[in-house]
Amino acid sequence: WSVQATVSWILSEYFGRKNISIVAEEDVQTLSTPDSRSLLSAVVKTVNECLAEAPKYGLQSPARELGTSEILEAISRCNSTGGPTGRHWVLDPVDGTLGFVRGDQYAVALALIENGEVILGVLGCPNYPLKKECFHYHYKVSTPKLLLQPCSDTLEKGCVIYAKKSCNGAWMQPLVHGDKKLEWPNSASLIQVSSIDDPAHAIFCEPVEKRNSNHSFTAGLAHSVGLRKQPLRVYSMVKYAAIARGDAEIFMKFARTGYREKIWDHAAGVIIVEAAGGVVTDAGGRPLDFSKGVYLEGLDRGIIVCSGPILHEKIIGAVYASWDSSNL
Ligand SMILES: Nc1ncnc2c1ncn2[C@@H]1O[C@H](COP(=O)(O)O)[C@@H](OP(=O)(O)O)[C@H]1O
Ligand SMILES: [Mg+2]
Repeated sequence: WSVQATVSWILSEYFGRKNISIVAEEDVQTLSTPDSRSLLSAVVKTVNECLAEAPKYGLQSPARELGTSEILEAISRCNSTGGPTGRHWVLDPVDGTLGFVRGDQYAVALALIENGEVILGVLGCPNYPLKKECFHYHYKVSTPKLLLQPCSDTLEKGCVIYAKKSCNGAWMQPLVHGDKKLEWPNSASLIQVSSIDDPAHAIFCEPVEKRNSNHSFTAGLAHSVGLRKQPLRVYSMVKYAAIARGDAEIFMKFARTGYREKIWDHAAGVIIVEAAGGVVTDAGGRPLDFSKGVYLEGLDRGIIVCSGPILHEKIIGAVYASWDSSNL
C-alpha cells in the first residue's frame, strides 16, 4: 500500500489527476477497516517518509505531510481496469510477496501501456545484486534446486532495470542506498540477454512456489529439450530481470488450471526482456496480449521467456509434443 500510494501520488503530480489511469494490485478496502488502524498509520508514516526524500531523486515533495484521507485517495486512484485504448500505468507494488517477507527476491514493477501495447517498463529489484559475480548458484540437494546466494551483503545489492519502446535496448542502474546520490544516467549500462543457445548449457528459471507453476511439467519439458541444469527457482519478476541480464536463458511458468495471469505481473518484464534481445510468448508462440484489461486474456497454457529464438522454438515444440501426455 505504501509503494502504491507513493507511486500514485508522484504520477498524479506529474501527469495531473484527471489524466492518470493506474491499474494496480492493492485496493483500499482492507486498509479502511477498523482492524487495520495501526497498519494504516504505518502506511501514512512510510509514504510521508518516502515523499520527503523525493528531492534526492529530482522530484518535488508535497508542500506538507499528506493526511490519512489523502493517502487513501492516492491508493484508490489506482482503480483503472486498463483496456485496448488510452494510456494506463500498470503497477505491482510488491511482486513476489513471499520473497519479500522471506528477505529473498522481490520486485517493484511499473509499466505504461498505450493502446494495448507496453511502451515502458521499470523493474526495481532491491535484493538482486548488480553484478553476476555478486552471487553464486547454490545447488540444494534435498529439493533439488538451484538457489541464488549472495556472496556478501554488499552495497552492490539492488538494481533498477528499464526499457522504453522508442529507445534502443534495456538499461540497468544501481538502486540508491542510504545517502548515495543517484547518478543517472551516467551509472546506467546497457544489458543484453545471454548468447547461449545450446540447451545443455542453458539455465531455466521458474517460480519458487509449486502452486504458482507446475514444476513436474516444466521438469519434463526441460528433459525433453535437453536442459541439463537444475531449475533456478526465483521469486517474482526478478526472473525476467535474470533473463534480460543474461544470468539465465529460459523462464517458464505454467499456472494451474483456473488461474488467470494479471497484466501487472508481466508487463514491465516483457518489454525489458524484448528490449534486451529476448523473446516472450505464451506456450502457443503468440505474444502476450495486454489490451484486454486486468487479465492476460487468451493466454495459451503458459508463459515462455527465452534469451533467443533457437531455445524458444525448442521449448514451444516440446510443449506441443508433451502437452497431451501431461496431467495438467
Ligand atoms: N495460483 C497461482 N498460480 C500462478 N500464479 C500465481 C498464483 N497465485 C499467485 N500467483 C502470481 O505469482 C506471483 C508470484 O510469482 P512467483 O511465484 O514467481 O514469485 C504473484 O505475484 P504477487 O507476489 O505480486 O502476488 C501472483 O501474482
Ligand atoms: Mg505480482
